[in-house]
Parts: sequence; structure tokens; C-alpha cells
Amino acid sequence: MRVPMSLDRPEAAAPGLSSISGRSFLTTALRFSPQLRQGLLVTGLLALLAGGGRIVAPLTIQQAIDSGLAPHTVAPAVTVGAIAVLVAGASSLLLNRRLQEKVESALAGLRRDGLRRVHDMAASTADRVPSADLVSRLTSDVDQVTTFLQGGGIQFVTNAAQLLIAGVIMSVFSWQLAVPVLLLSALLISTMMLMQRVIARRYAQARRDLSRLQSVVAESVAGAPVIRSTGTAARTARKLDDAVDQARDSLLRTLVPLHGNTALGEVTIGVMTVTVLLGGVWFSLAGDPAQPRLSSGEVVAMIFLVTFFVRPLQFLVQSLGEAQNALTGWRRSLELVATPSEAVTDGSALPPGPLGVRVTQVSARYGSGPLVLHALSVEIEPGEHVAVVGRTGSGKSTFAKLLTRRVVPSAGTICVGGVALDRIASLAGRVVIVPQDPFLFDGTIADNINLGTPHTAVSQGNAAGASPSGSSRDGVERIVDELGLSDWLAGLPDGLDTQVGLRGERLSVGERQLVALARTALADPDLVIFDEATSGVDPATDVAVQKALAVLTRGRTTIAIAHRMITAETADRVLVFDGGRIVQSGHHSALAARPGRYAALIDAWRNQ
Ligand SMILES: Nc1ncnc2c1ncn2[C@@H]1O[C@H](COP(=O)(O)OP(=O)(O)OP(=O)(O)O)[C@@H](O)[C@H]1O
Repeated sequence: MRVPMSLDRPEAAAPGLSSISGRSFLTTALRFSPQLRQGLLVTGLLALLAGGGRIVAPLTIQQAIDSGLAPHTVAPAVTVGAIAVLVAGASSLLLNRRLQEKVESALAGLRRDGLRRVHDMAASTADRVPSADLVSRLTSDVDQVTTFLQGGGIQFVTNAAQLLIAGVIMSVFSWQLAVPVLLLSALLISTMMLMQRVIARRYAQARRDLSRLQSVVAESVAGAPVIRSTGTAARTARKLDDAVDQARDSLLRTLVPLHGNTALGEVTIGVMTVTVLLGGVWFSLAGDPAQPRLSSGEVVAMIFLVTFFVRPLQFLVQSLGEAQNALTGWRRSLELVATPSEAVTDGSALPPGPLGVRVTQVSARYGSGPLVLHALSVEIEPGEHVAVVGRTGSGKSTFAKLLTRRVVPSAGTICVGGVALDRIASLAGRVVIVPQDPFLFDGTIADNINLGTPHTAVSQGNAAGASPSGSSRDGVERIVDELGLSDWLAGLPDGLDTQVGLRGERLSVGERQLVALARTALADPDLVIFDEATSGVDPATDVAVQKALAVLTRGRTTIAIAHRMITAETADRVLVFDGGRIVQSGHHSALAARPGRYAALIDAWRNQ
């Protein structure tokens, strides 16, 4: 069996996400789940009633035995015992319902806030966390807590109260018997806490490995056509086998300390019970029979009490694994929620109108890799149309990512609309990027164009049966008309109501870009960054894209990462990138007329 080397290293959150240590877990959980903070006093009181009520029964038995089982003492003792048991039962029911509701609503809040955080976290962070990892933090990790609670974990609080009360009463009855029991339980609990750290690390590793396994599975399923066509099924299967082995080994590694812990717990609990049993009998028989150190009733009560004391310990020992697994899941969800949002709360708003860009001595790298952009300086006027060209890997996309905060500069400053980029409250709706292959949601073209107006179905007679919103539909039709997309839509089976399929797979890359251009035009941004598709665009769609682009760019600042000469020809200025530097800047005709990197690029385009 192959053992992952990193198993016992201190755990780390996924790159980019907040890290929550074991110590800060409780404060973070209370901070992000206000439901848990509310009514703590009532919860504590119910726990004491539920735990304490159970313990009244042995006390009443002791009273009855010590009074010689006289009917006048037995009857009240039984009545008090019965009431106590009823109170304990009712309190336990109320407490469990209360805790279940609170924890479930806290978890629902975590899922909601987590999803919101996925959408508003800094793009530079989102890019570094695999999407399968984010999904598992919102689904299986949260489910783990629910499973634990439903499997009896909710009894945790009552058990803790019962342990406390039983310990105190035992000490009052006989400190000589209570001391060894308390010492043994202290030993057990401290050993469990030490073990718990090891178990926590191993569970965290196991969950990371499971999340990696999910990523590999998701990638293999999504990439199935490529795997089939390239005949690399065996290689992919090996990768999957590795991930499966690693996840299995990690899970098995959690079992070693867990089983050790259970064995230790059982032995210690057995010793405690025997100590009280033998010690109690000895105390009641030794010495003066007229004045025993423990009465028969007290011995019986002590035996009951030690049972009440060890039961929560047993529960703790047996459920440590599931409890730790649930805590790990809870912590992973909290790490997502605690990750800062991209919005700069005390940031500045962008000025209205087209936005200029000023980049001063900016360098950038990915992670700890080498610099991929070197001391870049460029100024783009409001309303200017700039084309960025260059060989593959020259840094064009990284430049676009810098302007949309997906990459943070390692040196230099960037201002958009005269405001430092990292001080802008939000870029949403003002600075928009149209990627090479835009993401479309499963729905109609109209719905996808209308994403700028959330929660509004604009398809005619949409599946949900909602009536189409006239104004949204009008807006979509107007934009489609303005961008000159009506002819293209007329050629589709259902026009605007054509279903695009999952991720837009029923449309070509170029058509997906047309939808994205219309969506962008509807959002009405002031700085548009357009990453031209390099392939998969047929000539007719290409013409439609160029026409739509010409309308979209009117009155706005635009930066187009150009892969076609026409895009560069029609721009006000061309920036030529090479090796992470801007090596030429000027109008197409001026640059084309002199030898250099751009002239070479034009030759390459013409020879295509
Ligand atoms: N996520 C990433 N992690 C590490 N390095 C990256 C990452 N993205 C890009 N790079 C590297 O940064 C450099 C610039 O890449 P970039 O994508 O900006 O080039 P480009 O000019 O846009 O290329 P293309 O025209 O092929 O899209 C390249 O060396 C590339 O390998």
C-alpha cells in the first residue's frame, strides 16, 4: 500500500482560500453562523436539565435504600425520580430539536454564503482553486456534518452536561472514589485530544484527496471525447487509479489512531467502573459496620453514577472519528465562507462614461513562477480602441487578466478611470471581459443574453411556464437588432428561443461569442476586453462577430486581444507584445510599414 508522504504535515487550506486552525474554528463558526450564537443560555439550561434529570434517578434510589425501603420514603423518591426522568426526556427532546434546527439552518446559511463567495471572491483566488474542490465544500463537506448529527451527534451537548453533573455528584458522595475516576477520565480525554490532532490532520488530508479524486473524475468525464479520440484511456485510467489509491490510503490512515483510541477508551472506562464497584463495596464493608464510610444506598448510587459518567465518555470515544470528519467538513466550508470577497468595502466608485487605463511599470507572475510580464507601461485613453497582438505566450491574456483583477501585479500600479485598480469597490458591469469561449448556461439564447437582469426568464413560453417579461424581451430584441444579429438568429430553428444546451454546446464557439457580445452590450459596460476566438469560427460567423464588435465598441474603451488582421486593422492603436513586454505601439498602417515584430506577424497572417 502506497502511503502519501504529506499525510502528517500541518494541514493547509486550498491555495487562495482562508485557513482556519483548530483553535479559531469555534470563533469562526460563531462569527459566520449567527444562528448558533442566539439563545445560548436557553440551550445551556436545557442541556443541564436533560443531563441532570437523568442523574436524579440514582439519587432517589439511594434515598430509598438508605431509609430501609420504607414505604413513606420510597413513594416520594419514586415520584421525584419519575418527574426528573420526564423533565430530562422533555428537555432532551427540546434541546435536540433546537440544536438540530440551529445547526441545520447554520449549514444552510453556510451553503448560501459559500455559493455567494464563489461568485464574489477575487478572480485571482477563484482561478487557483479547482472547481471540484469548491463544489465539495458546498456539498459533501456540509453533508458530513448533517450525517454526523443525524447519526446521534446531536446528543453531544446532553452527554457533556451529563458527564459534568455526574462527576460533581460523585465527588460529593465519595471523593476517594471520584478521584481515580476523574484522574482516569482526565488521562483519557487528554490522550484523546492528542490523538484528535493526528486524526484531524489525517481526515483533512483524506478530504483533500477525495476532492482531488472528484476533480480527476470530473475531468475524465468532461474530457471523454478527447480521451477517446487520442486513445489515451489507459493513461487516464492510471491517473484515476492513482487518485483512487491515494484517497483510499488516506482514509485507511485515519483508522489507525481511531482504533487505538477506541481500545484505550474501552480499557480506561472498564477500569473506572471496576474501581468504583470494588472501591464502593470495600468502603461500605471496611471499618465500623455501624458507621460505614459509604451506605448501601450510596454504593448503589455510585455504581449508577459511574455508569452515567462513562456513557458520555464511551459516546465520545466511539464517535470521535465521525465527529472529526464532520468538524473537518464544517471547517472546509467555513474556509470558503471566510475567504474575503473581491469587493473593496471602503473602495472608490468608478467615474461615469468610458474608462481610461493607465499601467505603470507593471510586472506579473503566476504563483512563485518566473515573471511573465516585465515593467509594462501603457496609457489607454477613454473611448480608445486598442488591439493587443503578439505570438502565443507573449503575455496578452495575462495583460487582460491584470485589468480584470484575475492576476495581481507583483510590481507597479494600474489605474482604471483614474482610480487605482485595487481600490475600486467593484468592477461588475463596468469592466467586462468577453473570453475566447464564453460560458453559456443551459437555457435559451434570450435567457443567456439577458443574464444582466437576474431572475427574469425571457424565453417565450419558457419551460417553467412563467410569462415572459416584456421589458426584458424587448431589451434583448433591441440589442440583437442593434448588433446586427437578427439574420443569424433567423437562421436558427427557434431564433432567440433556441436552446443552447449544457455550457452552450449546441452552438459553435463563434456563435457562443455572438451571444456573449449581445450579453455584454446589454450590460452596457465602459471598458470591454475582448479575447478573439483563435479557431472554430466559420467565415459567416466571423463577419457577424466583427459587425457586432464594431457596434459594441462604439463609445466605449475597448481592448481586443486580436488573432486576426482585421481586428488590428480597425483598431485606433495596436500594442505588440513579445516576451512579456510591449515592443511596438502605434496604428496598424504605421507599424505595418516598417520592419519589426508586427510586420512579421502580418506576414504570418497573410500566409495563413
Ligand atoms: N495560469 C497560469 N499559470 C502559470 N503560468 C501561466 C498561466 N497562464 C499563463 N501562463 C504563462 O504566462 C505566459 C504568458 O501567457 P499568456 O496566456 O498571457 O500568453 P498569450 O500571449 O495570451 O498567449 P495565447 O495567445 O496563446 O493565449 C506564458 O509563458 C504562459 O505559459
